[in-house]
Amino acid sequence: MEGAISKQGGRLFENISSFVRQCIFSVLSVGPVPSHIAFIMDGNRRYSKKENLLDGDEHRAGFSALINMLRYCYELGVKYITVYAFSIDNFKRCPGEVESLMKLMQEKIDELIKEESIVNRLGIRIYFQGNLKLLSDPVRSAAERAMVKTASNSKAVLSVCVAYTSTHEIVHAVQESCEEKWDEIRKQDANNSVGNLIGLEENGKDKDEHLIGVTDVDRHMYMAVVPDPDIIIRTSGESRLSNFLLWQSAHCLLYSPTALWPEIELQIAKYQIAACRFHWSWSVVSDDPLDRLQYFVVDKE
Ligand SMILES: CC(C)=CCC/C(C)=C/CC/C(C)=C/COP(=O)(O)OP(=O)(O)O
Repeated sequence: MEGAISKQGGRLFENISSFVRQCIFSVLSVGPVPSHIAFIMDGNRRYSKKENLLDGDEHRAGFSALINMLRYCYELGVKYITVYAFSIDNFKRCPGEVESLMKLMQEKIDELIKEESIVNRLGIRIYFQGNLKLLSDPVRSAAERAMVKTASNSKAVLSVCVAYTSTHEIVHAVQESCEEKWDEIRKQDANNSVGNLIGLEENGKDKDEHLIGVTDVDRHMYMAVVPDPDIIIRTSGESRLSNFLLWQSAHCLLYSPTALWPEIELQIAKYQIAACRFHWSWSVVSDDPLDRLQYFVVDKE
């Protein structure tokens, strides 16, 4: 008898807590859906230690979390998803780890571009961004194959940053911008001595028009194919950017949940995204409280 009562009590408690969770989730889920979320998938090795995984399995678990997050973001209507999969600094890790991570990447890229893969079923286009020349031939070819094979998918975009660091991306974009400007100058002033800026001034032209500006650099960023992120999520409680999207993160929200990246199963993905969306919504909707209220009411309908 006592057992039956405590069982019933337990069930009642479960129902109430599930109802409260649902309410919290509904409150968190109002407001606009971000167009672009970027992820620093941090904490794979810590997870592996915690769960006593075999060497190499830490990033395999990380890849499963990526698929969960991808699926949920797609369901929610987030059009652009970007992940920091391997930085240029990561090449300094022990050779065994770099080799096993590269092998995993090659294997998973090939899996991703199969006809029946989640990427093709959902119509997701994949870009690999970074200094791809630093990758081994098989990994680079797999990345290029993936970009070609998914080029006609148009429902969402997954950008995978590999052999990537933001400072390298910025230097690369500035160099490309300079080269483009020099080409323009050479074309415009074919009769003058090539690239002689003093000569151009003597011809009465505005010197400033030959300087490179923000929009020039912007256009030459690897990430120029997608809009800037609204939110960067770095798991494992770290709140540093670690050379990721420095140029593109000028106005974005950095969110640092304590969960380790491989712990992101579907349910956790749902709650983490809802929580950071809530923070973000309040920062993008007007400062006027009445405007905000109106926005959320309209959005809910
Ligand atoms: C095809 C494809 C997109 C594959 C992605 C595979 C994947 C999940 C890569 C992440 C690698 C990485 C350096 C994670 C950071 O955790 P960490 O190793 O720094 O862990 P720690 O912070 O606990 O040390």
